[in-house]
Amino acid sequence: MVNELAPPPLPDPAAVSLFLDFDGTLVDLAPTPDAVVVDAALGTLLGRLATAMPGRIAIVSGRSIAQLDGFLARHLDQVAVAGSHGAERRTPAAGHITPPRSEALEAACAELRAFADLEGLLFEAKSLGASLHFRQHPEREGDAVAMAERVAQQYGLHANRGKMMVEVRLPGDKGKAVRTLLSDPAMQDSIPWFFGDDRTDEDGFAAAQGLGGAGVLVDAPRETAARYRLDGVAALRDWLAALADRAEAGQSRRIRA
Ligand SMILES: O=P(O)(O)OC[C@H]1O[C@H](O[C@H]2O[C@H](CO)[C@@H](O)[C@H](O)[C@H]2O)[C@H](O)[C@@H](O)[C@@H]1O
Repeated sequence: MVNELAPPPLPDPAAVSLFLDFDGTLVDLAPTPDAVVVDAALGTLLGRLATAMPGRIAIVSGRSIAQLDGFLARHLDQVAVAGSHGAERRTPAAGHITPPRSEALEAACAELRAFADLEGLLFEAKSLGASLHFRQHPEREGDAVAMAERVAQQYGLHANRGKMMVEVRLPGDKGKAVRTLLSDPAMQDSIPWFFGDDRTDEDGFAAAQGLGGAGVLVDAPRETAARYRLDGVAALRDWLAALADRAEAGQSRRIRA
């Protein structure tokens, strides 16, 4: 039995920063990582938010920044990005800050790729890690997780599970990503709100709430640290559009005054 959570009220858009997970939060999940669809409406929505809340919109994802660029391209021009669970980040002010790929990471990814080829699993290469996806072979979950945990331990890396996948990567978590991005001049006096669907988003919820903000689960009810809940991607996009309306109205009032 899990507690039902209320939908989030609309905060004052001039006071908050938004930290948005990507897969399962801004876009619906797809059968494979490359099959995700970014529609024009999402680009328009991100553009409206970035203009009306300048410097205070961030995407915080397990994807690499290179992958997010591939999906969102110019829509990220004025958006801060923490990729690879915060191991890399990019802001309009500071540029792209990323550690190099280590020999250990190369070796770990090579082992995971060989395992995926042998077992018929989908291998996803990322800038600072790799994922084994078992959405098409749920019966292989145990083997994939055991392999990822062994490889992570052998090479001093981090393993975590996601939705129908397990990944091995450099350390980092979305809570640290929120705290780091919040030190950016555009965000430093704002209240963080974090939106996500997956278990790695729990660190983001906890960080945002620890800093006086809110966590919003974008998924069916489950055990979570989040204070609020929205049903899924469509409900979040409606909520963000309402916040953009309010932010734009506030900007117009300030211009007229
Ligand atoms: O932190 P996120 O932005 O939510 O990224 C988490 C992982 O998302 C991707 O995998 C998930 O989405 C795929 C496409 O919808 C889906 O096929 C897969 O089953 C999901 O686990 C991505 O491929 C991973 O690299 C991210 O870590």
